[in-house]
Amino acid sequence: MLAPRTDILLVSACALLDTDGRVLIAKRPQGKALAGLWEFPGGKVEAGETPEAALVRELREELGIEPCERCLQPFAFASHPLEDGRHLLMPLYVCRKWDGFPDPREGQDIAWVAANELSNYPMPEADKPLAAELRDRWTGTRVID
Ligand SMILES: Nc1nc2c([nH]c(=O)n2[C@@H]2O[C@H](COP(=O)(O)OP(=O)(O)OP(=O)(O)O)[C@@H](O)[C@H]2O)c(=O)[nH]1
Repeated sequence: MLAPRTDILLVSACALLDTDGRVLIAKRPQGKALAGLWEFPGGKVEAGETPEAALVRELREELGIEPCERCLQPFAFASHPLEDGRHLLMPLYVCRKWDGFPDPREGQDIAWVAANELSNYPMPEADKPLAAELRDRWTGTRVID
């Protein structure tokens, strides 16, 4: 028997890292699913887009910054069931270089958080293993290119 069909929601997300190893997270605004939780900037990959192109577009729209695609370093991914029956597949990239100054364009709060303090910020279930990976990889690390 065939397994029931599952629709995959493909979302690209990014851990922007500053030179002190802090990560930018954004609070989901009221009125949206998972409102009030902190997440990595990003969004849905639209038809015909690569995950990287979608992320460049979302970072521009949400934060007014311009990363270059080759600065997006694949880091980890989340694979998590959503409440509406779909399944979230979310590659997380790390980005340490971009043009511009992150400025919330959609009314969202943002915070720069040390990787080992991410657990103090409530995040969607899918993000928790990613935050733990970031903590393990970046805690106490001063990033020098
Ligand atoms: N951008 C982002 N989305 C996440 C994260 N974790 C997580 O579960 N998601 C889920 O991935 C989906 C991202 O969609 P989105 O942000 O583009 O869309 P949205 O729900 O704001 O709705 P919209 O289509 O009106 O913009 C949402 O279901 C969101 O809850 C994360 O860290 N970053």
